[in-house]
Amino acid sequence: MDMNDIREKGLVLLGCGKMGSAMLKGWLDGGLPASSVWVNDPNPSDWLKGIEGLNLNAKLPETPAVVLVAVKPQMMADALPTLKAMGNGSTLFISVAAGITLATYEEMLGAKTPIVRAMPNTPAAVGRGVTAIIGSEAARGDHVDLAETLLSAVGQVVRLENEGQMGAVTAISGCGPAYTFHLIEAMAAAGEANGLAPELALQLAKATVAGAGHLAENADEDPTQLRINVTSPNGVTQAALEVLMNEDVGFPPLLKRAMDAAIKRDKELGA
Ligand SMILES: NC(=O)c1ccc[n+]([C@@H]2O[C@H](COP(=O)([O-])OP(=O)(O)OC[C@H]3O[C@@H](n4cnc5c(N)ncnc54)[C@H](O)[C@@H]3O)[C@@H](O)[C@H]2O)c1
Ligand code: PRO
Repeated sequence: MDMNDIREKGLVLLGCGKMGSAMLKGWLDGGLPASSVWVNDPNPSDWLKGIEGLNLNAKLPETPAVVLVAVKPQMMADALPTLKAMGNGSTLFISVAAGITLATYEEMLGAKTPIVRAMPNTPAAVGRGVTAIIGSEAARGDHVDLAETLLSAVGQVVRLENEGQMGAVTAISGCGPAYTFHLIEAMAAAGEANGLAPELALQLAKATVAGAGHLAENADEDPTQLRINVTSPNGVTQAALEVLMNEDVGFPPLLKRAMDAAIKRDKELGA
């Protein structure tokens, strides 16, 4: 099974909001023909409506190569049963929903259904996502390979050892873009409060986060050394880091609390 199967048999997106659209944009940009994609969404965006050749809310193929489930976890019980006839067969289901376990999909679709749980993130829209995947009992090696191939088209893919890792993964890379965007917002707001024009503060904050991320990915040094490289002894950065690295109220305890809250909510959504 490979991308040719997807081109020939089709890819169905059940739900295509922010995350589904981010991935679809990456796949279309990467050369997947829109005519190979069926989107089933009761509230399609103008962007979806404008994609030439896309099968939008059209009759679905009986046995598509892949169904990508990208509805909210709270909508799953309404949305997924409409595709139950595709379960227990050759169609690979990939779900990106937070919280919902493989066992729940097996109950809804049948235990013989090949299912891959995936946690992507929105930088997939620019080919810079990272997605963690784990397969169900019925997902053979080639099913997981196909999920990896498909998701690799929009960024990096990592395979998990067990499903129990998914909550912590979601709290880092699934939610992480939002933390990072908030960092940009907060840095720009602080710059503005210190007298910079809003556009200039935002430009500086965005370029700094983008540049630091690129450097962290490409430099030989680890992030700790990269931080040290910016921090002149008794200089300006050190003064800021003494606030941010405070063990009681700095980033480490704050992010731990935030990510613990994310993991707790992920569990609740799956219950
Ligand atoms: N947004 C992210 O950054 C992100 C990251 C990783 C995973 N996810 C997961 O992706 C899923 C979608 O999240 P989102 O942020 O794209 O939400 P969203 O609300 O933007 O998109 C959900 C889409 O599902 C559609 N929908 C609702 N009921 C439906 C039904 N019965 N049949 C078909 N479509 C239906 C809605 O019209 C909407 O377009 C969630 O399960 C979420 O956990 C999101
Ligand atoms: N967005 C989804 C949520 O907020 C899942 C991870 C990122 O629930």
